[in-house]
Amino acid sequence: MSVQTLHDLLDAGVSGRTVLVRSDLNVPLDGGQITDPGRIVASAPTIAALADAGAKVIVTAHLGRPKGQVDPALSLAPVAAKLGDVLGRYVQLAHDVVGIDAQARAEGLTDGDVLLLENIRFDPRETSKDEAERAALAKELAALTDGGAFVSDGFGVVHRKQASVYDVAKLLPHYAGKLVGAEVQVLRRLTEDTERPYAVVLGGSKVSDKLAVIEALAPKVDTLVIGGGMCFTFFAAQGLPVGSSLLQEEMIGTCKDLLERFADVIHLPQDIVVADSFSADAESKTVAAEQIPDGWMGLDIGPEAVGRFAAVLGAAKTVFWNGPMGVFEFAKFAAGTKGVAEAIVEATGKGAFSVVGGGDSAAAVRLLGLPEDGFSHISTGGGASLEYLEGKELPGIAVLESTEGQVG
Ligand SMILES: Nc1ncnc2c1ncn2[C@@H]1O[C@H](COP(=O)(O)OP(=O)(O)O)[C@@H](O)[C@H]1O
Ligand SMILES: O=C(OP(=O)(O)O)[C@H](O)COP(=O)(O)O
Repeated sequence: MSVQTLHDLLDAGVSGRTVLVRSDLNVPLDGGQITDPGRIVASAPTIAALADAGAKVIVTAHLGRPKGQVDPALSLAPVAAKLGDVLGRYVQLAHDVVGIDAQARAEGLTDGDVLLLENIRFDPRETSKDEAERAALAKELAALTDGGAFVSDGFGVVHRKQASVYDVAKLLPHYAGKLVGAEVQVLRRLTEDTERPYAVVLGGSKVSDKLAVIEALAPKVDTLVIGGGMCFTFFAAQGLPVGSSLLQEEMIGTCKDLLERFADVIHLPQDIVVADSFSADAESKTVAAEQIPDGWMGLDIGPEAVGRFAAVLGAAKTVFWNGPMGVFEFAKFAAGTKGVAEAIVEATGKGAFSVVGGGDSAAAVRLLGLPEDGFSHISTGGGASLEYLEGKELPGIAVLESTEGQVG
C-alpha cells in the first residue's frame, strides 16, 4: 500500500485545518545553547509548506531522554526560538504537552500560526510499553487538531513505537512529510544494488540499541568498523580490561558470538585514548586496546586505529557511518572522529557513495569543520537509518501505510 504524502494533503487543501506534525528536533545542547541546529533546519520545509498554505500547525517533538517527567534542562524553549528564526515566523511554545495551556493555544490558532508543544517525553505515556497508555496520549494529541491531519516528519524517530510517532497516526488522516520522504529515498540506495566493498562505521553512546543492530547488519556488509562507546563491550568479550569505559555487560555474550562469526568483517581499534574523568580537561594518554588501566575510561580511538580505519574506508565504494568515534564535544577527544570523517570524505571524492546519519554524527561533521558536500548525504537519523538498513520494519513508517485513521 502506498503512503500519502504532504503533496496529497496540500492538494486536498489545508487552509483553516489544524495539522499535527511530528518532527525530530532533538538537537545537541551545551548549557541551554543549541550547538548544531541541523535537525531544526531539516524539519522546517514541511512546517513552512503547511503554514504557507494556511494550516494551523501544531508541532510535537522530543528533546533528550527525560524519563517521563518534566526536566527544565530539556525544555523545548530554545528549540522554539531557533525554529522561529529558521522559519522567519513566530513560533509559540505551549508550556505543557497536551494540558490546559496546549489546549488553549491550539484553540486560539489562526491560519498560518505555528505552535510547538513542550517536550513530548515529559509525558510518561509517550514512551510507555503499555499500548493503552500510549493510545490515551495519542487521543489527546489528536483532539488538539479537532479532526485535522497528522504529518509524520521526524525521520530520526520513526524507529520508535511511541505515541506521537505511531499511535496518533491511527487516529487521524496521516501523511509522510518532506524529510521522511527524502531520507527514505536516499537510504534505499544503501539497500539495493549496493556497490562493493560496503563499509559500515559504528560508534556513539547508544550502545544497547546499536549492538542489537550489528547482528543483522554484519552479514550484509564487507566491513564493520567499530569505535566510540561501542568497542568496549567487544574488548570485554575478548577478555580485555576496559576500566570505567562504557560497557553493556549483558551484550558481552552477543559480542563474543559476533567476533567468532564475523572475524573478517569486524574491525576494532588497536589503540585508545583514555581519560581519568569524563571532562574536557581530563588527564589523558593513548594506550594499546588491551591495556586500558583500571579507573580510566576510553574516550576516543587512537591514532593507529584512525590510520587502519582510514585504509579500510579508502577502499570502500559504499559507506554508512553512524556514531562519533569519541567524545568529540571535548577537543582532546575529537581526533578519532575527525580522522574517520576525513577518510570518508576522501573515499567520497574518489567516487564512493557515503551517508552519515545521526544527530550527533551530523553535528560532528559540521562542528569539526568538515565539508557537508564531502558526503553524498547527511541523514538526520542514526538509529532509524541503521534499522532501515537492517531491513527492519520502522513502526513510524509502517503505520503510514495502513488505512486506519484515513478518511473515506
Ligand atoms: N568512548 C565514548 N564514551 C562515551 N561516550 C562516547 C564515546 N564515543 C562517543 N561518545 C558519545 O556518543 C554520543 C553520540 O552517540 P549517538 O547518540 O549514538 O550518536 P548519533 O546521535 O550520531 O546517532 C556523543 O555525544 C559522543 O560524545
Ligand atoms: O537522536 C536520535 O536518534 P540518533 O541518536 O540515533 O540519531 C533521535 O532523536 C531519537 O532519539 P532516541 O534514540 O532517544 O529515541
